[in-house]
Amino acid sequence: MTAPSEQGFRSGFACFVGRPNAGKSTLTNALVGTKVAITSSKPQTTRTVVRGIVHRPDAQLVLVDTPGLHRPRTLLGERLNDLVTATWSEVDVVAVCFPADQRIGPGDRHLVTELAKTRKGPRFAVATKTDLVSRERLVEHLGEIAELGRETGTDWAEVVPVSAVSGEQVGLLTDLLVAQLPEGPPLYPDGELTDTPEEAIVADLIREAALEGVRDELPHSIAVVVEEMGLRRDRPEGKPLLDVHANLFVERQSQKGIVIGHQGSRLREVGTTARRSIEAMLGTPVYLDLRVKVAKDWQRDPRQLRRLGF
Ligand SMILES: Nc1nc2c(ncn2[C@@H]2O[C@H](COP(=O)(O)OP(=O)(O)OP(=O)(O)O)[C@@H](O)[C@H]2O)c(=O)[nH]1
Repeated sequence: MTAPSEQGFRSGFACFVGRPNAGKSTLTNALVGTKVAITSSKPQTTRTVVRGIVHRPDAQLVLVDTPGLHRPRTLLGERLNDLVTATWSEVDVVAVCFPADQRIGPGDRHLVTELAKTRKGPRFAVATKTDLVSRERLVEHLGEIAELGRETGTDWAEVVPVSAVSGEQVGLLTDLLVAQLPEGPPLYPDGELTDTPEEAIVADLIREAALEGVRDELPHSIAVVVEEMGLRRDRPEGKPLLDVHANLFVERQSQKGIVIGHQGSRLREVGTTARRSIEAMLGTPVYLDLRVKVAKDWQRDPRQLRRLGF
């Protein structure tokens, strides 16, 4: 028998999907209220499944953030797509994000069609970034979303316009997602924001810093592995220091030069940026030891992929 306080409590999983840059990570952060997923102004940088957890007196909503779906050209691409479709079938609700400042395109159509094949359960349409557009454009956008639903045989359980930046309708979206969850006890301890190991979050923060300002195809060629992380011993009382030793892998020697920069200037900047965001995230001063290594063609090599955590 459940305790009276647990009666009516709901818990479960939701997943945001959508084309690259649709605003999924930002929305996850807005719902959870802290930065857990990695956002970037460049597409397809969300690689790890990062969960944010919304704790409420009546519910616990676990948000799963997946990579974007794309045509696989490498083994890594295939693995990522498998991860996406597996997640779709496991969660309680899938919410497709359509950025209001972009027209619905072939990528969206492909995604919703694939989703219709793998999932029969509730699907939401979320019109994201509503702060960027006029009311007229938003109405048009909602019309396109409805049309896409008809075309693909998708019966949207809800269509919700939101802005993760202004916060408009974020609360409503949470309510509607929670309403789709089954009754059940909390899945995670109270106060836990994410179950992603800290190492993975730290690796993502370093990767995010390394991607800043790199304009070419490099995003797909960088992987970060935290080799060792721990509080330094023998520190004075109240002055903790977290040691982080991480390797940044690129695929080719030429890319190493890009990441390191002239006389190491770029790598120093990456290190400083990454260190600051790790400190902000974990609330502890950090010593970051960052090394750049070449793992030749790691995207195509199953052994390397495993070693890099894929
Ligand atoms: N103005 C505005 N910008 C937004 C909003 N949500 C996201 N953005 C911006 O849109 C860009 C992409 O957002 P992300 O959250 O990284 O998008 P994503 O869908 O997770 O992207 P991938 O990781 O590439 O799949 C970032 O520059 C965000 O700051 C919003 O509600 N309003």
